[in-house]
Amino acid sequence: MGDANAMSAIAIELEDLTVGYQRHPAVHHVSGIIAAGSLTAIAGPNGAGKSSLLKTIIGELRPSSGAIKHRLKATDFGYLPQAADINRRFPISVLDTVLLGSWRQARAFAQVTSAELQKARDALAKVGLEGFDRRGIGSLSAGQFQRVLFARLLLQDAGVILLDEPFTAIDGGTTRDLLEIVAGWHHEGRTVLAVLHDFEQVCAHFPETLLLARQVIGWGATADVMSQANLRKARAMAEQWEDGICRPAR
Ligand SMILES: Nc1ncnc2c1ncn2[C@@H]1O[C@H](COP(=O)(O)OP(=O)(O)OP(=O)(O)O)[C@@H](O)[C@H]1O
Repeated sequence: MGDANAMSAIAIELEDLTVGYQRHPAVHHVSGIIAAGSLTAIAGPNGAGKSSLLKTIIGELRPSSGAIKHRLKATDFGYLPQAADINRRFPISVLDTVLLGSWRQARAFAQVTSAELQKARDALAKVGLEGFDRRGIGSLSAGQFQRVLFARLLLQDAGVILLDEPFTAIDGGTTRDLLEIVAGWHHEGRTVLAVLHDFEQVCAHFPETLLLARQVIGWGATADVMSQANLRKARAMAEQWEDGICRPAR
């Protein structure tokens, strides 16, 4: 067992982590430390393995080699999947969707307590959706639905929060509100990782960045990692793997 003091500053350690689909690596030999309480952006081109990395951290995908080390329970993780992965046709109300965030306090099939109901309504108020309780989630705009998912994360109260492209197709006002919630989580000492494509957002709001192009291009202070040289390198890696899939006709 490692030194308890040293380990307490580490939320999650990635050790030579490789993740693949049908033997094609999506994340390649990634090693590094996600410090407890850090606020990290994961940036990189399409297909760089960003979503696969988050799914592996939450245990939805298994590493093909290497390891993820931490002392966390499944309930310590809050996860916001990419919007495209969520089925909004399910006939469930806004309030019930938010209440799903309290499953770790609630016993299966137990009645929701009035305290939990109040917390869910408070969370909806915090994301600017007071009065939306009874609306079906299918009737919301993309931005309103993203606010609902943030309210659910607020209720879930997890120590480690993983967000996959939380602001894609979301307008400026909503993004600002949700970024404030992210900053609040950081202020409270939670560990936050967010996959982002907007480099201005990364530089303005995320002190740490992991720049991924299947392998690590840079990982550390955002100002150092998001250099022109690193971004060029990430783009060049992406072009290489696109060439491998479909070479242009000569
Ligand atoms: N379920 C799957 N089955 C097979 N291959 C997959 C699967 N999911 C992802 N991949 C492949 O793994 C690689 C990494 O995909 P991933 O979604 O992790 O990248 P990403 O960086 O999140 O991309 P984007 O920015 O486009 O969302 C891609 O080549 C993708 O085609």
